[in-house]
Amino acid sequence: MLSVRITAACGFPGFSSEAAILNYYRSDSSLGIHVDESELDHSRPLLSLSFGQSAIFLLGGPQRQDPPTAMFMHSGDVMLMSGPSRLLYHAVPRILPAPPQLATCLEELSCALALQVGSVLEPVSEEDWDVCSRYIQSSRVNMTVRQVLGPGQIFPLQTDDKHRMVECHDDANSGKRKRTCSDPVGTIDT
Ligand SMILES: O=C(O)CCC(=O)C(=O)O
Ligand SMILES: [Fe+2]
Repeated sequence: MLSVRITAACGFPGFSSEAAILNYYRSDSSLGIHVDESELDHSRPLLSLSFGQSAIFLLGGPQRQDPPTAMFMHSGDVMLMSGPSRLLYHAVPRILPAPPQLATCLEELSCALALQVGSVLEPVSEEDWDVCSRYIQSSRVNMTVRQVLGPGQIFPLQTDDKHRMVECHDDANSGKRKRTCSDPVGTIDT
């Protein structure tokens, strides 16, 4: 829901967040140069959310050898790769300590979270918040959210643990997801 709101605010209504990759970085981690091109519709943006320690982000050009621009990626930064930047080469060569305000900010957020019930943000338990905030005071977490399907495409059939083909669809009456077996022994609520 948050990614749908952010992408809409950036001019991409109807974004469908179908996959996400979580990248965990310790202080000596890096991510090599690459392009994110496995999604089928490159007209849809790629959303990147950063938490915890800072990073140097290198944004290159359409060719691997194009000279990159270096920028900081701090906790809370949101980046949208869209249009001409959607298929640019990029890399994360270095993790850096977060500015000292991060700790204060996490403290303040921990108080504010109690007020977020019913909003696009969901409250977390104090225990979970403590674990996560301790973790990101020494590490960086980056999440990229992607729309992977092209217009009119659906996810392929899945195979369940009994090796029968199953098809997922939303049941209009119950609002639940149902799996229908191609060897129809019944319909399973999930
Ligand atoms: O960690 C980042 O900021 C970049 C992550 C990224 O490029 C990716 O997951 O494809
Ligand atoms: Fe990437």
